[in-house]
Amino acid sequence: MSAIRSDVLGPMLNLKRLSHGEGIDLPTYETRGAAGMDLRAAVAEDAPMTLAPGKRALVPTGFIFEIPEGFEAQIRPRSGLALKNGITCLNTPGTIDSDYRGEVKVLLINLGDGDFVIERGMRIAQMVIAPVTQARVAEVTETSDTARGPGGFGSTGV
Ligand SMILES: O=c1ccn([C@H]2C[C@H](O)[C@@H](COP(=O)(O)OP(=O)(O)OP(=O)(O)O)O2)c(=O)[nH]1
Ligand SMILES: [Mg+2]
Repeated sequence: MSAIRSDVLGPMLNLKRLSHGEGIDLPTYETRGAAGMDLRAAVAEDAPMTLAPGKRALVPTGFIFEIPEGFEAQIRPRSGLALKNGITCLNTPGTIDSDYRGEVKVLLINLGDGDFVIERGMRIAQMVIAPVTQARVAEVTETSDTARGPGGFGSTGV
């Protein structure tokens, strides 16, 4: 069950459908409070992709996304596929830049122990739209003192 909400005040996301995306459902939030919208595989109907254990593949979504400036899209795994089949996104979270105008693709890897078949329309990952900033970079000779200092990687204990 998917829900396109008319009361959402988030940014507009323009999508351009590519020819191999004809007939693929738009990415939509599956529930009212979903953080991510599910992305579907735009592989050919008659040519499902088989991912053998340990193998990876770039899966087309069939859409170009126009992410508004000041935002990014993060491509994340679906927990159900991870739990049941060992399928995850290799580069998670994948980063979609706001100026990217190519097709959004999902880099899946099979960490499970059986073949995984990706069929047309299958929901393979989810995409979170998030605000992002760009920092101004300055090189300095000293940085400020803090209580943590250089401690990290478990320095505060378990
Ligand atoms: O899961 C992903 C990750 C990236 N991209 C696209 C959109 C993103 O804007 C572009 C570049 O991604 P990234 O910066 O992560 O890759 P890169 O290896 O640094 O490539 P580039 O040199 O093109 O920035 O590739 C996807 O379609 N799916
Ligand atoms: Mg890059």
